[in-house]
Amino acid sequence: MDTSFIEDLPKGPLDHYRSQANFDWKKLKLVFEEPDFLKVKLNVWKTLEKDPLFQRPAITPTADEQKRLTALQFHQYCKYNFLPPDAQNLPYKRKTKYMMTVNEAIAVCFPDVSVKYAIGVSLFTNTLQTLGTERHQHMFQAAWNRQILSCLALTEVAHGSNTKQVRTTATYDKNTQEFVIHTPDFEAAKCWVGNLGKTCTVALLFAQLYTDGQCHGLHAFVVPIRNPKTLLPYPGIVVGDMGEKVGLNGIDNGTADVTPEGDYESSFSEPGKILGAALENLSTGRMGICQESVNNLICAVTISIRYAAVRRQFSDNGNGNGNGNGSDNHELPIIEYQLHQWRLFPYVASAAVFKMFITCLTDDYLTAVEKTTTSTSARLNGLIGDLRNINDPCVTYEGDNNVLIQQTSNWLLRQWLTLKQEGKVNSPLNTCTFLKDYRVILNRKFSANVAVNVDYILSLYEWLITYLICETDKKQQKLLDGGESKFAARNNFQVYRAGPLSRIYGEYLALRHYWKRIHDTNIDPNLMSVLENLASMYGLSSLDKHLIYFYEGNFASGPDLIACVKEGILKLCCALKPHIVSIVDALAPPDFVVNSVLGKADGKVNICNNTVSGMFKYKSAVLFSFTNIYKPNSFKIPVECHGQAGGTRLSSRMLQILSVNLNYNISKIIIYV
Ligand SMILES: Cc1cc2nc3c(=O)[nH]c(=O)nc-3n(C[C@H](O)[C@H](O)[C@H](O)COP(=O)(O)OP(=O)(O)OC[C@H]3O[C@@H](n4cnc5c(N)ncnc54)[C@H](O)[C@@H]3O)c2cc1C
Repeated sequence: MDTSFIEDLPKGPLDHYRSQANFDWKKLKLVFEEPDFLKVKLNVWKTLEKDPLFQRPAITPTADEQKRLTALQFHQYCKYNFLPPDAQNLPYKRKTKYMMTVNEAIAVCFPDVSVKYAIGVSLFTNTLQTLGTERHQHMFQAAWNRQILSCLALTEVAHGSNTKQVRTTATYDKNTQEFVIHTPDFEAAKCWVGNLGKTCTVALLFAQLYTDGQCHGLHAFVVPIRNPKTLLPYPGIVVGDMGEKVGLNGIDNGTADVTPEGDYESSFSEPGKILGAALENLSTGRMGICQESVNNLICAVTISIRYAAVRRQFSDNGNGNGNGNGSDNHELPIIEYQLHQWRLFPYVASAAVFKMFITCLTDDYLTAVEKTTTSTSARLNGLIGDLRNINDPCVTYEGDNNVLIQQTSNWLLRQWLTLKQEGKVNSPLNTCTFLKDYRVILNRKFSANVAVNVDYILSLYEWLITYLICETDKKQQKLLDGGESKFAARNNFQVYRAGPLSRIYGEYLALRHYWKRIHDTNIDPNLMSVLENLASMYGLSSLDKHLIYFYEGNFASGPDLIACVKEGILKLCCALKPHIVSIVDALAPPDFVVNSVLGKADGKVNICNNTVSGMFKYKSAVLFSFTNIYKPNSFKIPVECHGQAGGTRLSSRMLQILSVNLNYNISKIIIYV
């Protein structure tokens, strides 16, 4: 295995833990990442790191400035054309994987640019490819050449999840051979539409198609929005930005209205094409959203684990209260505390399992599409809070997660019905073929003597899924027998039945794919033990949240199952501790991407040593509150301090804030605690 293209990590305080790992982190990295695709990502990151346009500002710019920067970065990013030269000639699946890889690389460090590109170029051109005709070819090229920028205008003020009820209309006028787009009232105004607020020139707009007074349902239309030269909206279109959001402020999410007087000519449409085909294009985007979520999780665990390995608190002085002398550096890194391991390690395991799962799922998805498609061609300061804000839209756009997962339980219930009526399961990817053995599975009981390995954990999941399908079905019957409509019944079995069923099925799939991939791939035997421990940690810590169902369904009674799961997790904390820093090294992107003072690969949290007087031992971010009371030549900063006498800790972020806000070169700081 050639790992030579992966750079060594810088030396530093993390070496203490790195030396404890019994495997080569670079080899583990190549279990998580295919070398060809990793090389593409590394090239993207190296290039952006050198480009002044992609340097993170020290303080958060205004929302408008973020939009301006994102627009500039978007154009620059397109110019780079990061795809390998021969990518366009590759078969559909390989080519799409390259495109998704480039998007993944930009999304993890500049999510706004990725979103702008995804909806402004990718989604638009994909839809033209599947639904368009020859007449659309010039638009296809124009989008690739950045002469036009698109948006996907589906959501309206009154309808998001319930897309079939959107009320914008497109009425065909035979005389002029035009489609007249019309927003009947404010509730039908398009909203949340990325790129619509300020920048897009065309919209891929969804509207109810009317011909001869008859409605044909929702169809996609290419609608000119703005003059590409002036960026002024065309007459009849009222459009504006929705204002500042929690995250993704580089994207101009807009609302738009079209008045009856402002009827305008839409360039193209294909009456008769169905909504499903248009929305199918969202699926690749949803794969991208899953990738983004995993990468956000990876950045979060990178920061937390690296910091936990260098941050020291308390030491054993023999009297049990942990108040040893901090100055002798015998305080323990917080990663040594079981509680902290238990809080963090399951997330590292999730990151590893989901990283691999998404790769498998993307492969399966692209294989399926390839069969049916003929192709025509610190973050600011890198803090966990920023990651959370960036991740937030991932559970909403392209479908709210609570609504989307109902499709999963609906599908599983349909399998159950077919099984009971026809004795078969229609599961193309074999994800629930096990249901055929439902009688045997439901008769299983927990035995305390069993070895709790990954195969056993998967069998626990199979029992749990079978039990919950069965119970959801029973609950549905009960509600229907009680006189509820099918719609009402479905709404009333979500909380403790269908909802958990979908999530648990998702966890099972993630673990199963991960486990299968490890066994199907030729993996270095030295890596097997750590990969297995990650799988067990993910499985047990997830099952820990569902234990109640095993008791409710009489799979277990007494304390043995609980003990087995909980003690298993604690043993895994202990087993993973020596390796966890190297596991994170294998998952983590470079520092430029993680962009965090706490999560740097060299483990040197203290980056401001030279600028501050010697009284500071090292720094930590986010622990202090302070006010800017200062006199010339010295600052007096009341600090809420969690350190001990004789030394205090100050974050580099605070220093940044101080120097920027007060426009002052910091050479000496007196801290009052
Ligand atoms: C950052 C961002 C960018 C976006 N970009 C675009 C874009 O470019 N183009 C576009 O067309 N749209 C876009 N959207 C809109 C997005 O697709 C919708 O927000 C999403 O589909 C949810 O619709 P909604 O906001 O109307 O929520 P609603 O459907 O009103 O849901 C509100 C809440 O009710 C719950 N809920 C709804 N129905 C049910 C049910 N049956 N059972 C239980 N709970 C339910 C949901 O879980 C949710 O918590 C974007 C949204 C965001 C946040």
